[in-house]
Amino acid sequence: MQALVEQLKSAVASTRATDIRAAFAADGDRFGKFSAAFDDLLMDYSKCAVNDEIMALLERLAAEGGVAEKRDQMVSGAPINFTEGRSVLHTALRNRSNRPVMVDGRDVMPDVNGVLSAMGVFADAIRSGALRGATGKPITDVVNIGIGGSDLGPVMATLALAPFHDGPRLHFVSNVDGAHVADTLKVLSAETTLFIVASKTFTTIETMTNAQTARRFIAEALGEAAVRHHFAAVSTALSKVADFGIEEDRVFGFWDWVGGRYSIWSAIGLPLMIAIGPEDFGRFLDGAHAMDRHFETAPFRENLPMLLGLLGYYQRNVLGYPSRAILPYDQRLSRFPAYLQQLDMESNGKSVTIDGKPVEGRSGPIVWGEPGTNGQHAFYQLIHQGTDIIPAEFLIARRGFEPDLAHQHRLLIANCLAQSQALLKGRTLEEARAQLDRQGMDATRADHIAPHRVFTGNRPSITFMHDQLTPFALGRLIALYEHRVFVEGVLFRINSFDQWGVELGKELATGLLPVVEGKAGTEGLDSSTAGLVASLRQ
Ligand SMILES: O=P(O)(O)OC[C@H]1O[C@H](O)[C@H](O)[C@@H](O)[C@@H]1O
Repeated sequence: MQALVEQLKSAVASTRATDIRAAFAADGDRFGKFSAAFDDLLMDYSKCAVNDEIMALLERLAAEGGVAEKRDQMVSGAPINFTEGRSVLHTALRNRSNRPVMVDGRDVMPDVNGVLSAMGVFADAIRSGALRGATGKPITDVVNIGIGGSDLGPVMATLALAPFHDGPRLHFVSNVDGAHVADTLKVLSAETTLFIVASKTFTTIETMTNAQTARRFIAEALGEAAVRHHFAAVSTALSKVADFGIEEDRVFGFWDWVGGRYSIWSAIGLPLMIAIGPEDFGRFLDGAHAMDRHFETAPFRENLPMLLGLLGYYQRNVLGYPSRAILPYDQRLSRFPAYLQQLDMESNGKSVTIDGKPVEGRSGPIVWGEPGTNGQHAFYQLIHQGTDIIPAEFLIARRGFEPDLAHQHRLLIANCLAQSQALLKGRTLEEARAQLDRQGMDATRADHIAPHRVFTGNRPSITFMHDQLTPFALGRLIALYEHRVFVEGVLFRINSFDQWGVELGKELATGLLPVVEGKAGTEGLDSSTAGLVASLRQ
């Protein structure tokens, strides 16, 4: 593979691939060649530094890296998360075809479908008002207590699907900072609030601490006996849930072959289902399943996750770009960049290959972003004129949900297209100078100012366009990015499915708590940490 990476580097130099502007000038049909569509979802990557030679090399890279083989292993239940000895089967959670998926010789689909229908019954009971609080009042507010994968997916998707939200109000508490739970509880009435404690392991300190605070909130307002009416749980650790005192018929399980950051499709999606209803939640799963089938069957140049993964790998490891910006032109996708940050950075932020050797070259990039147009007035400056090249990924819907405000949607679209166009075109010194001349600036000052108004251009971007952000479209979009992360992980030759990098901080926090509480001394600590503790005690 390394030889191919070197070949790609020389192809970039010999074909001057990074002069994207020149490539557009030379080929009137560049968009036709370097775009692909899956139903209404269009992916335009013509504004990336690619050409036929590079695409052919990337296709070879995918083949040599064994991406298709690894994909088939993943979806068929092979334990590809070998550091934890687990299968990786988020695709089974949305396997709407119901074809059997075997783990340890057993089809997991009956369990998957069983939990899904139990979730549906519970969600419907809350939504209809049949399931009530301890004092007989219907539930008006649902609070999800979880963090990381047990929080980001439900938060992101609930915001994204606001036009479909016809269930009770949803709230999300994640941070161990008491401010989070306190501010949330302040506006809630115990009688009409249901808490969902969401934790794959049911040991995460933030979630367990917030759950205890919520438990006290109910017990103090309504008495200890009321607690069971106001709690439900989602976890793989069913015995730990029982210890917390949550009734069995309000516990929704999932399995160790579902990674936290891939768990929105499992019972972790319960808050979303309560918000939008089981039918729309089903459509959300359908969208992801459609993308799974596409990933498994579409040829390379039509395969969106393959293309996105290969382009991501190329931009990181061949062109050496350090980060990527996720820029949804959709206010309801405001948490999508944060969601992708966990998905991508927790999956591919690794330095050791599957053989236990240091990664050659680079692994996953820094992923960040905010919705447009807001970002335009904040950090886009650096994307346009900074010293790093940051590939941008734009996302826009052809239609919004506000027919009365269609003119605002058109303005949103124009801004989205203008940004990718500006990144591509840039502005030369001559153009900048001519513009200042036209404005009547005197020649000496214009010479002085013009360089500051130069944009190099040739900055890469990908634009995704879909019809509308429906549950189906959101499911499809998330699955697209999951598979892109998978493809890149295979090419980086890492295990994308563990997260040992988050452990050390947790262990140290446990050790530091007694020190912070003043029950243990600072002996043996580095002088910085000891100094910070001393400052705390002043
Ligand atoms: O769902 P839980 O077991 O509570 O885990 C919540 C989160 O915490 C961990 O530290 C991991 O880094 C995440 O991948 C996980 O999603």
